[in-house]
Amino acid sequence: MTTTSPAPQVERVELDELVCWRVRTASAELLVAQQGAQVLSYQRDGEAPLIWLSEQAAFRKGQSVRGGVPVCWPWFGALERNPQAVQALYQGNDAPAHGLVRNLDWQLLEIDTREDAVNLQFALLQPENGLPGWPHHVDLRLHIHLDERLHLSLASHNHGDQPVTVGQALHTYLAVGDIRQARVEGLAGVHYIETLQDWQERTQHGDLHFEAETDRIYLDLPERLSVFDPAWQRRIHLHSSGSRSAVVWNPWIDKSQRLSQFASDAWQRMLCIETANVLGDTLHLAPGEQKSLAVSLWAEPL
Ligand SMILES: O=P(O)(O)OC[C@H]1O[C@@H](O)[C@H](O)[C@@H](O)[C@@H]1O
Repeated sequence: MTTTSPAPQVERVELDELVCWRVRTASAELLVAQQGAQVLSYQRDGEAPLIWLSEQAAFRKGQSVRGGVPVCWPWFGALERNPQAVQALYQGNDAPAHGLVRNLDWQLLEIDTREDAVNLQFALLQPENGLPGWPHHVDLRLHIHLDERLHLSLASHNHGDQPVTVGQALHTYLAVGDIRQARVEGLAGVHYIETLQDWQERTQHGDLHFEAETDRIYLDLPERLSVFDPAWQRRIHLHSSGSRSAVVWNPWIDKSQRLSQFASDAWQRMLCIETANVLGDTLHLAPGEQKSLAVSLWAEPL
């Protein structure tokens, strides 16, 4: 007799002020907030979480949740650090860090459950006059596909009659057993911007180890990066497409005290690898053009 696994389930849940979607498959659980189309957590049964969610996370309207995968768009980080072509498109005051869409309510367009996979499609369909302070007509869709791996793909479609340049990132918070023992593989020989030292350009020698606050923009990257995590006896893999840049971030001890929704020792258990289009890798969209930024995530035991 063959046993069939139960079909995947997608359930609407409310976490404090936020509407969320809890996805259960035969072997994993994924939680996504409608606000920002933000993946909040992802864990395979019997394994440690792969995506980190702060134990101090607040689920409030208009406030990005600390952890998961915030979508940064149409600029990354502080607007004034973005290329002129990205800055020029914003006409508002007080540009928020990481752009305009992580606190907005996206629409859930589609839930599609198959025998062993689930697809969710969120959209931020913009009116012709765009977002407040950003008058450009570009629709966003985040496609989440969960099978044995988690696949995220962010598509930007320029419906306007002018070209548009955006900076963007899938700001993934990864869970690690102990950041002090972890290292990132795939970076050797890669140029990066050391944002903590006057944005100097440097070259990575060997794997990246963590011994202090780290906030770097890696450029001209290969498609595959991995996190070697001996504390949890596993390696996390990230495979990207439509991206040649990534931000690697850990706040370490002092900055942890200043972050919202962040326990003072949480830096030990997380690491951000943010699949991006930033600096010389920003996204140019001609009128009518659509392009996607994507990442797939999975872990393997050591
Ligand atoms: O607190 P926020 O706005 O979510 O940003 C968190 C971090 O995001 C990272 O992408 C930046 O490189 C860090 O400098 C920043 O501190």
